[in-house]
Amino acid sequence: MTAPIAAYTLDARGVRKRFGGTQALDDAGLRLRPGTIHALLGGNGSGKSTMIKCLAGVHRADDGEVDILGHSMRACDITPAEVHRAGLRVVHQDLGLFDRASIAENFAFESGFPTTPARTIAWRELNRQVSRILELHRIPARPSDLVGSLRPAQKTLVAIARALRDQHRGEMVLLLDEPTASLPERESALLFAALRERAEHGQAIALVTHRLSEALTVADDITVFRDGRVAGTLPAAAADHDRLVSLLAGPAGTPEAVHDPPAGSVHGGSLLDVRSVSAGPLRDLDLTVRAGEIVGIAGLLGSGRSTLLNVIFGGVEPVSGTVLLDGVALRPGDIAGAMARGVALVPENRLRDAAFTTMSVSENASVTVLGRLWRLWMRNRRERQEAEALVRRYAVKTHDVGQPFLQLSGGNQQKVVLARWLRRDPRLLLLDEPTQGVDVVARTEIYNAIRDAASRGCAVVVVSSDHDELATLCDQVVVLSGGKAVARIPRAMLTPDTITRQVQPVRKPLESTS
Ligand SMILES: Nc1ncnc2c1ncn2[C@@H]1O[C@H](COP(=O)(O)OP(=O)(O)OP(=O)(O)O)[C@@H](O)[C@H]1O
Repeated sequence: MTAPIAAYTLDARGVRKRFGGTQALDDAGLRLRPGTIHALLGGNGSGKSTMIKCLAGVHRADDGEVDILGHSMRACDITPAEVHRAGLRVVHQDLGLFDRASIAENFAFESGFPTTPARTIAWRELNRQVSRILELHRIPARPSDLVGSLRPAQKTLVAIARALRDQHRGEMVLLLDEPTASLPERESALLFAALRERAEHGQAIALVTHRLSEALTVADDITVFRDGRVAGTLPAAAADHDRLVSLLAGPAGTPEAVHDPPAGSVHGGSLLDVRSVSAGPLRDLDLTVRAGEIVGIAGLLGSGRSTLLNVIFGGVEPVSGTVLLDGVALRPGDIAGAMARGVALVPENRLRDAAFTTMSVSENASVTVLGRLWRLWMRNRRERQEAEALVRRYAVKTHDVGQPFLQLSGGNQQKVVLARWLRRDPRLLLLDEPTQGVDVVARTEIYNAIRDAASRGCAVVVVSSDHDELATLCDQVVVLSGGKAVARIPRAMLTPDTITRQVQPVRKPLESTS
């Protein structure tokens, strides 16, 4: 073996991990070069998070070898403390920050509060230490700022700065599990500018993403996982969209194209009429959606996008204004009434708001159509058959539809909840970030299911931070800013760029960092 270990900051080989009937990792590996950003791609359930958790010592691998900054270890012996000593730092998707605590307190929850000789908390010392780290990472915030008041990219940067707080002790490897999953493009760009700066200082950074464009533009190297194995590792400069999709999907699975909107499917007068609605950040907002029409809502976080969906669904009562469905007002704050009239909402935080996490995959898939399935002697068989069809259609990775829902990978959980609502045949479908965390292949399937619902006369409102998604899916896009509709872009002019140009930041405290 002539290659010096230092050629790779992290070198994992032959990693295996089995969960019951699922071989989550099967002879998988990962090699990170110093000073580079490495993107981990892969379909939902392909093993990306399991790899990160095995490297972090959260899961104990069954087999494999790992070298981290010159420390060699057997993968099955890894403990969180050992990899931490070796220099590995991990930021998981939920960031692990407390919104109601200050940045300084969030740091101290991990590293301990410094104390004075009188054994009280040495706040001044804590603030001084945290202030120095924020400066080092060029985060324009004060230690006393509440984490909940920060913009999304800033929160991620704070979590990264906290993970790297003891960087003075030498080189480190940073693993990030889907850091941009819930970030609008603009916020992602700010985060990537900061990560690039870290890489230029010699840091090796690996991040999981489902956005191929992100991997192609931001990463130096890309590893694609498929079925628990590495389907390929290549320099980003040698990759393109089609090559990545074929590595992701494998020989049999190239996704079909997104259906064109069928001619004449948008018809009639308005099915949904939002009139002069003010609620939360929304100010006198008007919106009309016709039967068969897919209207996208773009805008930065805080522009009122999710509030709009919740006002229509009855989850938020407006201060003023009305919402009409088929010309008849929906009662403010009456979710049951809205559902009875055919309104369905797929919320952004599906796992918190819409999943029955203690139940099985098939129970979660059928829970909105129980009425239809309710014939005692039939129910189990039909429920199972329908769940199996859904699992096939959306390529949900599960070894059995009776598997507990919580054991599915994040993206597969998202697919089950979304597919369940699409089965209801709603009159009006409200979708908040419908493909967050969903892989590119299943994404196309979901777009086609939404298009099919629209072609049957369903009106659809889609909130999304993904401008490619809005341009692919929508008949028109309304851009919100400061609670008002500042632009309406018709299908003929819809491109990701036209949307991005209209989405204006309301305030820009982070701009100075890039
Ligand atoms: N704790 C667990 N118990 C049982 N099975 C699990 C567990 N964690 C993961 N799995 C299974 O291991 C496989 C790999 O999951 P993993 O979370 O690594 O996928 P992923 O590539 O990160 O997916 P996603 O893109 O959806 O986040 C999946 O089939 C998943 O259901």
